[in-house]
Amino acid sequence: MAGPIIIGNWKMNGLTKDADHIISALLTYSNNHKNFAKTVVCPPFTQLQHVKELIKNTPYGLGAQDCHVASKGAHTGDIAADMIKDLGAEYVIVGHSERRKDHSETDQLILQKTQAAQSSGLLPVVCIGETKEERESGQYKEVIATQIKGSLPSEFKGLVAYEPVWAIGTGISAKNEDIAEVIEFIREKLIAQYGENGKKTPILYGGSVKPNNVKDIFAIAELGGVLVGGVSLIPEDFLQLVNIAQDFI
Ligand SMILES: O=C[C@H](O)COP(=O)(O)O
Repeated sequence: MAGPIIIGNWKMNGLTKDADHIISALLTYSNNHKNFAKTVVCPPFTQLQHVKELIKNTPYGLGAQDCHVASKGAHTGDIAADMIKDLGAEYVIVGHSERRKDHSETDQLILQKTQAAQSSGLLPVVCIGETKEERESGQYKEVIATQIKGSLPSEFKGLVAYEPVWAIGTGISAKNEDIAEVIEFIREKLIAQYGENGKKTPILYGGSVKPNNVKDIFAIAELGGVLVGGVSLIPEDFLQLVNIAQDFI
């Protein structure tokens, strides 16, 4: 199995009945299709165990949406990367712009979370991306370069997700040429930082990915997949993304 990876970030959505509804559709799909693109679901912490049971012995991957920097200790309400790994997940999203904004997460903190995830054996999905103001003022490359330098460790084994903040949840994806420009820029930076290894890191796009724009997005050179928010909660649409990805395997 190769081709683009599709990661569904449920964000703070998903009661047990919702998880059952979404996963049941995914199971119908996997029962009827072979060799489809790697597809990962990232439910909220409260549904991780339940979803893990539901997707047992299927091709679907499991991820969490955040982790703490420490492996254990007095951090009330937090979840360690080791705990996520222990539960059977493979991925963890770190540095999502909603956490950068709502929880004032800095590149330094995201670097520590990335390191914690790697130490636990999880694959971090490190999110970067500029705000609307940064895009409009033409500073976006500088912002992205700073985030790459500040959030990624000296040895990196994970994925990078480019998510322009202004395209998230707005229904308006970035233009393909803008995505392509930034993906190429990120690739250059990764190669400068990691040499040959920098060529292997999957670079994802996220921000209003939908069935009607995903084909063009998958066609972008160097694109390793998509990080999907809203559409990951609508199984029929999410599975359309998975289906379209089959043309790119
Ligand atoms: O993590 C996912 C992104 O924030 C994209 O969200 P969206 O697909 O709802 O725009």
